[in-house]
Amino acid sequence: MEVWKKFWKPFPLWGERLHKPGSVIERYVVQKFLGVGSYGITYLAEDLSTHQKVVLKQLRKRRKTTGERPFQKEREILQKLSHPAVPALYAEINDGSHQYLVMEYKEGLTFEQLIFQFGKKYSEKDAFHYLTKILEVVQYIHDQNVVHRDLRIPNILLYNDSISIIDFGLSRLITDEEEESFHKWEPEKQRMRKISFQTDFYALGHFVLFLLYSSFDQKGKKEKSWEEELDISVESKNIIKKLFGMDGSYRSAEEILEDIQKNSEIGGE
Ligand SMILES: Nc1ncnc2c1ncn2[C@@H]1O[C@H](COP(=O)(O)OP(=O)(O)OP(=O)(O)O)[C@@H](O)[C@H]1O
Repeated sequence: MEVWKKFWKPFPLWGERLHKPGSVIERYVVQKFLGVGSYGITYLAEDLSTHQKVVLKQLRKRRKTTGERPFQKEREILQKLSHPAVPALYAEINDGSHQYLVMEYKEGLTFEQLIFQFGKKYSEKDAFHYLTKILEVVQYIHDQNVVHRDLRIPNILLYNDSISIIDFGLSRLITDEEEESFHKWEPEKQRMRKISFQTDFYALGHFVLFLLYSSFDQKGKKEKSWEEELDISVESKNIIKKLFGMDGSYRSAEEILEDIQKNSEIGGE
């Protein structure tokens, strides 16, 4: 790695000027900085004409070349999707110096915040309750021929008992071609990024494990596999294995929902 790149990495905002609260961008007034992602700087803003909260995602100047594709993909895919659990795309702005996507602000906390900041603990039944809710949205997304490719705990929000899925920067249409460098990637990266519906199921396998491990008390010192460590039903383990593609793989979200419904241990028939 070139030396400058090594030092650059921990300072993602280096060379970027942040908008201060109160700055106005067209009809939106910035309220606060929400975070910086791989291609964008994200703000919470207010739409001055509707007084609605919105999210402004600005393409980072430093990532203009590599960020352009995820920026355009997120735009294309959000435009295609229309679901209460997916942010609606309101507008695209190009003010000459920056490009922005304006999207619906989804209320709630991410599962990452719930587990790691608020210490929430989820039982087997809870984990599959939320998985079911997510799969109902994923079923819709897949029906539109979209693969999310980033279904991780920081990208799934919970508000009351409703979930929302955000961050479609890595999403692709099922008909899109794999990245040119795909065959050079490590097998794990290929599993997480392949343009196939199983990629989302694989991510959801990890999602369920995060929820289940939130209530896990490690007894011995020796680390074991999740199958040995987690005290959950065989049926649930089989669903997780199949999400990971360890014991056959699921072809659709519907198939997973059917297996969950059949599992009496987690409230099914
Ligand atoms: N539509 C939205 N509604 C509510 N919060 C959002 C929305 N979009 C993004 N956020 C929040 O804004 C922050 C930054 O999000 P963003 O997607 O830009 O980057 P990231 O998810 O942190 O990183 P990366 O894009 O590299 O995965 C996150 O905390 C995320 O929860």
